[in-house]
Amino acid sequence: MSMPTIKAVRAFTVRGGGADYHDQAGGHWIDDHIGTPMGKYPEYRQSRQSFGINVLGTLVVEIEASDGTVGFAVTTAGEIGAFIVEKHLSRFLIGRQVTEIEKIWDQMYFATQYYGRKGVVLNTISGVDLALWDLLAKVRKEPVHALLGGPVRDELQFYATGARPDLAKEMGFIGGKLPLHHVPAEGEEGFRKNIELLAEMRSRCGDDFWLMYDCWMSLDLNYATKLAHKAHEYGLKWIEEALSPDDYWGYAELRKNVPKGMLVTTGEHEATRWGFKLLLEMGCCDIIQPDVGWCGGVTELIKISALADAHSALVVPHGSSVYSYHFVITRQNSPFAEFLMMHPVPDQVVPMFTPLLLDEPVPVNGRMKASVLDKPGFGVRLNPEVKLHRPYANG
Ligand SMILES: C[C@H](O)[C@H](O)[C@@H](O)[C@@H](O)C(=O)O
Ligand SMILES: [Mg+2]
Repeated sequence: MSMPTIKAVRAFTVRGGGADYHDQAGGHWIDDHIGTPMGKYPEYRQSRQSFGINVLGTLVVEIEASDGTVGFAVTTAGEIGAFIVEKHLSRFLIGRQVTEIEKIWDQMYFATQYYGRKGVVLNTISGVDLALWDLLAKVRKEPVHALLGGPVRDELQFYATGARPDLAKEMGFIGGKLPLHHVPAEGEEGFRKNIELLAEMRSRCGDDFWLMYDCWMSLDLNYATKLAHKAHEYGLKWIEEALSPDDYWGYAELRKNVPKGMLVTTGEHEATRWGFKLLLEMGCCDIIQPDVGWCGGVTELIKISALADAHSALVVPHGSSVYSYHFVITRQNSPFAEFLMMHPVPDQVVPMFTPLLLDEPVPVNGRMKASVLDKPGFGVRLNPEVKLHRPYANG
């Protein structure tokens, strides 16, 4: 059965929210004195934008087939990503059948291995891969989840990431993940404030609501161990991304150090089956959290998820909107999903990639019926109000 071929690949950039969700206006919870590896420098503590967390911006990849169908996806890669797509990766797509997703992924990865392997190159490969899955599913007039084996449950349930777990509980989420605000360089006072915030949220949320801390790579092993033990008194469910993504050895130690019953999670800044193989085989964590827009796309997440399943590890992808929902709904070892609260407070649910996408589904009362995802592709459209820029229009 002959399938349409790829006739055009276009890469656009856009600023202000969207897939680079750290790229927000001032006063947003997501940029309010959150702990990071740059926190050792006082001048970079108040705002992550001050050290450049939002420099990349959003990459939009559009792939047009010979029958006129257009698949697209969005991720965090901006102009660098647009360069890689138009100057390097497009040669592995033009003229290919829309079904050649596995072969295209292999060529994109190994052709960029000399300068890629992780980071913005894998973000870019992920963006192309997601657009290919969107295109193929649209050609087949099916949702992406149907191409992945179909739903294993009737609905998704979500925990919420944001500054107000107490409000997330009222909105029906199963848990709330707080950003950690203070790093080791802020000493005992910072440590005390970290615990005080957790204690306050525990008192507001009651004993059964999941509370987690996201440490965004900002701690050392000793501090993370101390934090885990003190936070255990307030029922911390997991300690997330406490150490540098390169410190596999530290994570393996931390997992032995934390109190029984507390989970260690990481992975949003890890990429490919090889990176997650290291995390899993070194016993670094109980839950891996690949971002499907950063780890290699759906094609690679299928491999990563199978590896995790074989290690009895859960896969709870880092918030990436529809791109993770279509995956999570099809996997037994992905029992729940993350919803990143993008409202500035946050006291209401808004689409994660707002304002970039139309028809982007959001949890209602902390849940999302599988049927909500039953639209061709990933089921979203680009918002025509959002002006896109194509920096390498002439390839
Ligand atoms: C809330 C965290 O600091 C990050 O901003 C978030 O992107 C990520 O780490 C997460 O797990 O949602
Ligand atoms: Mg995180």
